[in-house]
Amino acid sequence: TRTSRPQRILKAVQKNATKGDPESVISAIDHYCRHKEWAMNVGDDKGLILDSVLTEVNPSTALELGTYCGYSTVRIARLLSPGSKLITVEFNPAFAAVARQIIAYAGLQDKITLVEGPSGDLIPKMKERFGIKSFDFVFLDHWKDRYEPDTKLLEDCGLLKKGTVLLADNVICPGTPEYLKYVRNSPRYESRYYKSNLEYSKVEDGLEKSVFLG
Ligand SMILES: O=C(NCCCCc1cc2cnccc2s1)c1cc(-c2ccc(F)cc2)cc(O)c1O
Ligand SMILES: [Mg+2]
Repeated sequence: TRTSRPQRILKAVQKNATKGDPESVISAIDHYCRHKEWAMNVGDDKGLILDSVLTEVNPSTALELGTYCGYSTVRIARLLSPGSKLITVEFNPAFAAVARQIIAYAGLQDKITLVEGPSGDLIPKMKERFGIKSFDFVFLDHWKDRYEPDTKLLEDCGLLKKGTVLLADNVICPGTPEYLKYVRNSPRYESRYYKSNLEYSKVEDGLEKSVFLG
């Protein structure tokens, strides 16, 4: 196929959503991915859990690992209070290019900094590059075998503080066994599993919410 799946998702947003209206961007992506072609967005079911955790935390500084088309980026940024910031990290330049356009279409570009590159290289540079003291909220949605090492890296770089909330996607499907073992056995985290289903599917998946205790 000539176009990529992210490019087709962008087309669906441009066709069916209203510029500057994040809710319509979210709905357009969900409709396309449910009825036309599946894509690895957090989706509308797990998205409601993401929304509720975000509303509870109300972060000033948030980090997302794994942007893809920007679906969860828009879901997160639309709920941030004025002056709050979201940094989102994407490895794949083609995905990042589409995400920038979807974020701009939603009108949320002023709240979001999209950074391209591998999380392992970028996390140690967060403080110096973006003047971040620590994150209030982290959404993990990138390579599933990077959740655990990157969480340890965030700790070692002093980017977590007492009360920081980590929310991890896909802890059942595709699964993040090492990460679950780490956060559930470490005395430094208080963890809870939110049962749901894989985006646009009946397969079980869920989100793990882990509060850093300092
Ligand atoms: O792989 C998934 N997400 C990660 C891809 C992003 C790669 C990156 C690495 C990297 C490194 N550093 C910085 C940024 C980044 S972004 C993923 C996969 C499924 C899935 C796929 C097939 C299936 F049958 C069932 C579920 C569902 C999901 O919700 C996912 O999120
Ligand atoms: Mg995911």
